[in-house]
Amino acid sequence: MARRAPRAAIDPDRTKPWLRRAWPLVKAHRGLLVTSLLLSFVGLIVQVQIPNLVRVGIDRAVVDQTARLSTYVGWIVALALAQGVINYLARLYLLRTAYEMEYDLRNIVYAHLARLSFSFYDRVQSGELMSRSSSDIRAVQMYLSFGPSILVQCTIALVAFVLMLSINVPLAIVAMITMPVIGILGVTMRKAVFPVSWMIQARLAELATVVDENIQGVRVVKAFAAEGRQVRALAASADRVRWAYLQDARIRSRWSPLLDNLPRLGLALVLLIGGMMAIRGQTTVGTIVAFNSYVLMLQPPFRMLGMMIMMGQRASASARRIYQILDTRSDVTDPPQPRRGRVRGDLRFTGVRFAYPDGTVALTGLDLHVRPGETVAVVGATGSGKSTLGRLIARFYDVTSGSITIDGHDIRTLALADLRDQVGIVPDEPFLFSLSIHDNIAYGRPAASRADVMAAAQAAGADGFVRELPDGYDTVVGERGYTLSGGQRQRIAIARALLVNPPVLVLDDATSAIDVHVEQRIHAGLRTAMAGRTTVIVAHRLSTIGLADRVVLMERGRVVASGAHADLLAGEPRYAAVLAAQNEPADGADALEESR
Ligand SMILES: Nc1ncnc2c1ncn2[C@@H]1O[C@H](COP(=O)(O)OP(=O)(O)OP(=O)(O)O)[C@@H](O)[C@H]1O
Repeated sequence: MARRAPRAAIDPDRTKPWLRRAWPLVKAHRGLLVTSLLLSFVGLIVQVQIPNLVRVGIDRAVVDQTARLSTYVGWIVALALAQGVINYLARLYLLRTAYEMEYDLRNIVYAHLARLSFSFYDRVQSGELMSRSSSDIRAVQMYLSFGPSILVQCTIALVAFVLMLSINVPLAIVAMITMPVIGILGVTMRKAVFPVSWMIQARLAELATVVDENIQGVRVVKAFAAEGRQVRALAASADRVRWAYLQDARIRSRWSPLLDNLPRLGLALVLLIGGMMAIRGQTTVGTIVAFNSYVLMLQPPFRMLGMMIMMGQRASASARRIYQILDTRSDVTDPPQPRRGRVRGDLRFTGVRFAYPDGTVALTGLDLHVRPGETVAVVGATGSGKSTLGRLIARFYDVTSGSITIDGHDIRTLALADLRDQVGIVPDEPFLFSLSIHDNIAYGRPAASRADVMAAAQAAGADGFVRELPDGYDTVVGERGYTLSGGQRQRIAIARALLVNPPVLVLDDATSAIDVHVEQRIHAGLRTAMAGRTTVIVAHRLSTIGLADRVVLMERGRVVASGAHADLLAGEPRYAAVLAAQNEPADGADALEESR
């Protein structure tokens, strides 16, 4: 089925109250909503007539025996049927409105999330985000759709009251007397429950985060045999949820009997007053029976009044959290008049300083020029800013000061989609989707032919192992590609980047998880793939450095030396020291010994 675009957007004016901001969404579906409300109004009018018919039926056909009983029974059955049909339609339309609005809101939120930059995702927890995007959206939807419906049901109480007044004024007042009390009690109960239900939501989100991390991090958990510790953390979080639910149950069970029994008090009052009046001949038996029905019929809307207030509070808080996401502007955006077209790949960093949103300074005045088609290996101690340099080329983040240009144009003046199309990135931990190998490689060019996909895989040294998989290129990799080895995942990621044929290629540690023999094969492929591209390789191994025309050494966020590997090795002691630290396994072992 074709995807329907959201019918409306949330009003961007932050000064407006939440409901006003959500109003375009309600307006977009007003046809369906108003139809459903009208139908439910008509249904309730019909419903209100039934006790009245019972009254007349009893009085005339049973007591006075001046009319035929079957006439009234027939009418009641007919009205009940009509009410059934009307209620069916009203409910169907209301639920449709609800889910259509939920669909819109979901799409608005997801589309916005997809546009947000890396700095946003650095800040938020994915578990919390998942909970926000499900329960908060649901809370807003419920209020927007069911709120008006509850209001309609409450107005019908007024209609019924007028009808009762027309039958018997004192008895009508007696029948209605408990309703405001029920309303007030309902609201008071909800007010007492609200903070607890709020706590429940927060604790459920917290639990979701723990579960999410447990599942995402299951390999680390198992590697450290920390299952017990994780289960205890989960149990502690689950216990907090349970405690909150128990508080909720305690408050509800205190109030519910009161709320349940008030209508019975109403029934007793109607019987008492109505009975006395009937004995004196001031009213009929039918009236007492009818008013009994009214008392029972009118009580639920008054009870729901409290629920509506709570739904409103919850929706308002949920909407505020959703708006917080929607009001977050991506700090990496398209320029007003983006420059388009293919670049040659002349890459230049001039005085680039960069700090992550949390304040960590990663680059401190980096200068670097990579000529079109040149391959530069970036070497440096851990934390020196190598990966950051790669991320800035594709504008995952924008520089704090200084500039990055391609072919002399600041990358912030290029269309973002064009830039990302032309800068291929292979991250150190590539992410694969639960799709076939073909679809994973073709992610950047979904229409690519099998031949193109295979050519890219060959260049990345992936073709061989892919052919050996049970379904070849159609093999679906498990979630995140965990059914493949680390080296295999990296080769798929390299193929994915190459398929787009980007003039600029950034390989971050791309071959670190591949064994030496395989690496040689990949390097042969990579040499061909890199030909004619500007390539920046974050290199950890000597062998990777061998692929480069030139090596630059980074230290504390800037380039401190640049030249051919042999020259640097001979003339730059810091370079030799970094390589020694990275390529001597004994170092790691020593450090391990020392830390014991
Ligand atoms: N998303 C982030 N948010 C905040 N700080 C970050 C983030 N990513 C990296 N950093 C910090 O920025 C600095 C540079 O990190 P970067 O990953 O660029 O170093 P690197 O040279 O690639 O290190 P390695 O060789 O260990 O991968 C480090 O101090 C790091 O802690």
